Amino acid sequence: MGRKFFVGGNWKCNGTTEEVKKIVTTLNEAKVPGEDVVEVVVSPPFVFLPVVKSLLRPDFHVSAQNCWVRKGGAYTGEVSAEMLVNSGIPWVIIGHSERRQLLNESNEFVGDKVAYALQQGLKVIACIGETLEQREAGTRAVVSEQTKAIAAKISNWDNVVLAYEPVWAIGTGKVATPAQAQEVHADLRKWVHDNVSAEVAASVRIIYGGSVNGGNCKELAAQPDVDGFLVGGASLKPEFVDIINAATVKKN
Ligand SMILES: O=C(CO)COP(=O)(O)O
Repeated sequence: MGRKFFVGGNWKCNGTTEEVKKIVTTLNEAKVPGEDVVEVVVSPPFVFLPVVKSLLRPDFHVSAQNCWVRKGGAYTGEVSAEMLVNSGIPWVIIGHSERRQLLNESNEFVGDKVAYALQQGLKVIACIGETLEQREAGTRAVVSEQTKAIAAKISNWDNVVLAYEPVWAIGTGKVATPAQAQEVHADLRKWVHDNVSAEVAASVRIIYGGSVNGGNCKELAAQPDVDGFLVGGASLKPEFVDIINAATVKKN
């Protein structure tokens, strides 16, 4: 069975109420393939989730950008997985490199978060990726360590999308070449095959993130192990629609 193309828009810490409404209007008017061809998920900051969810077309879905590692309580500033479920938010991004780097989220902490969010019934976009220095030392070791820390904590991968986001390509305009992306994605799939199962390796979607835009999306999408994208900057612009439409490359 084929892996359905997945396009996520990570809006990061951007936007005003007026701006997010404008983005939603653009998305709602866009002509894109149906849900049988592409799964589209947008991830606004927490405060805008309700307004985006209420206005967004029904074939697109919303995601939070983070959630707390366990049950809520005395954790000032955090939002729990239970709260997201209670608010009808189906997805959450966990382990984004900006949180790993700026907030020191460790591999183990990310693994715990993924496990807890899944247990609560959320679907998870789990992010992994190496910095430039780590790339020089060996991408494979870094991303397999990150994936291992997640795999150690979960037994069911049905609701997980793995996002490979090389840190050196995020927000830099320096996109991985299609060959570079394909190489890491194929490596990751092999890691999953060898350490989880052949079934999960065949079905788990591995998406690419890092300076994806309307111009480079088709070539990246054509790579056999690239199952979609997690888009930052370009997801705030109308060209996000072109990136969603790159899903059609897979059908040809
Ligand atoms: O971090 C990203 C998505 O999560 C990628 O960001 P950019 O597309 O802005 O490089």
